Amino acid sequence: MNEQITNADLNAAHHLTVGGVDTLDLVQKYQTPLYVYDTGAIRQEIQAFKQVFEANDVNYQISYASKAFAAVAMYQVAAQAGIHCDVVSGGEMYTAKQAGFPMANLSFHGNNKSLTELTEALDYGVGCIIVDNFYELAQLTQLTTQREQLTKIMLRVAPGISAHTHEYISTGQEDSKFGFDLNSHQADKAVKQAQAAPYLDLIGIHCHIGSQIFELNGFKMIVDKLVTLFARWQTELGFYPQIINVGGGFGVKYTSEDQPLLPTEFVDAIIKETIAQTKAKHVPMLEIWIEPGRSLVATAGMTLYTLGASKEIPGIRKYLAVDGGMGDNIRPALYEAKYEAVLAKDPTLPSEQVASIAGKYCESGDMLIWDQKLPATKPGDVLAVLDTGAYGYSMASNYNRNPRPAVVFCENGHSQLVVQRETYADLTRLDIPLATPEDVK
Ligand SMILES: Cc1ncc(COP(=O)(O)O)c(C=O)c1O
Ligand SMILES: N[C@@H](CCCC[NH3+])C(=O)O
Repeated sequence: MNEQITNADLNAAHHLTVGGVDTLDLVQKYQTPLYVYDTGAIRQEIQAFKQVFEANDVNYQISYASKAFAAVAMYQVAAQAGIHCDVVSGGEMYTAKQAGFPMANLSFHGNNKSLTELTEALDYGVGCIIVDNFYELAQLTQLTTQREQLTKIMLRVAPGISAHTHEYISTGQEDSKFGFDLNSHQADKAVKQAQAAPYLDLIGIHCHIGSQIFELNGFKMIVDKLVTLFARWQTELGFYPQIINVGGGFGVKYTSEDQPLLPTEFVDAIIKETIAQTKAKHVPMLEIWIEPGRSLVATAGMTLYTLGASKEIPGIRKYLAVDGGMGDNIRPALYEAKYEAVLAKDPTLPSEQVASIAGKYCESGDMLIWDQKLPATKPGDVLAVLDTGAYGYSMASNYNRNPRPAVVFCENGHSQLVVQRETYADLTRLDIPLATPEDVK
């Protein structure tokens, strides 16, 4: 049996379950492709992070990076858990607002926030704006001064530290579009400008080195680098940041080969390093913020598909096609991300074939999984691709005019539809036919 699955995930009929709900029942009720989440698992991940902070008795904030999975119901889960969220667009901000999420607990990120988005953030009373560059700093200074609205900000810095991860999801290196460069002292200049702005309250410094990180070292290095910087700023600029925000990026287990650290191990190391470095460098102890995205939702989610066509090329490969693909999970095509799948009707069945799981999109690169061992399969069987809870739905597209799947939350044996399946009508809802139909030849 796949090592991501335990007996607790199976019911008496050996069907795969999620949050105590039979996945085959979910398919009957909501059809495929379908994103399903074990909501209890999300809550547990949040608790696990909280507990390490509590155990270390430090001031902290967990800000869920909602780009990993943003939907009204998810912001509600975050609100119920009492954590903050970060948003990276007017759309995410609006969704959080619609969810009734407390706007004071939102942080707003982005390397090119529009004036409209910044104005929306001020209108909503967003708790903190994480300023990325001089252009934004100037705009926000002007806006907050015009409105006489005191606004909390952090500055995002690029620490010049590369995370060992796929280059597309590495963000902390010097050559990055994100944040004020430290090495060329752009950050010093930004601090001075922020301090001079009458309505900006600079509460902390942010950095994020990348995503799907498996090592502690990068986090220790950013703490070290930032606290060193804070010590210099204290004396040179009289600036005492209250918050060190180390971003997210905590790696998760997608396949049996991945051996991530526990989220708690990351956080424990960050806390210990912050305590040690602040003491050593005579910096007042800082409030520690983290921004986990993937690690809160990835393994809590899976995607259910129905198997259809298959193709066997003798001596080469067997393809099994599902009714979704790169439109609902772009990660394999974009990052060569690896996933594993199980047969929902009985994940304990012995392997009888090696097959590659193809999507239905018009691209050769639309492959979800290469060469996986599977039991015997037939068209109509339900395949569960595991651990798709992060950056699956949130990066979904209507490529080939395929409607996006529904999202269902499952907990304590109950399921609830939280995002409806798109319909064909949704696909043409925004289209405007030619004004002069006779022009259509
Ligand atoms: C600024 C920032 N914070 C947090 C995250 C969340 O990262 P992850 O989903 O890897 O935890 C990201 C995405 O990489 C990010 O850009
Ligand atoms: N979308 C990426 C990570 C997000 C990077 C955001 N800064 C992924 O699926 O792995």
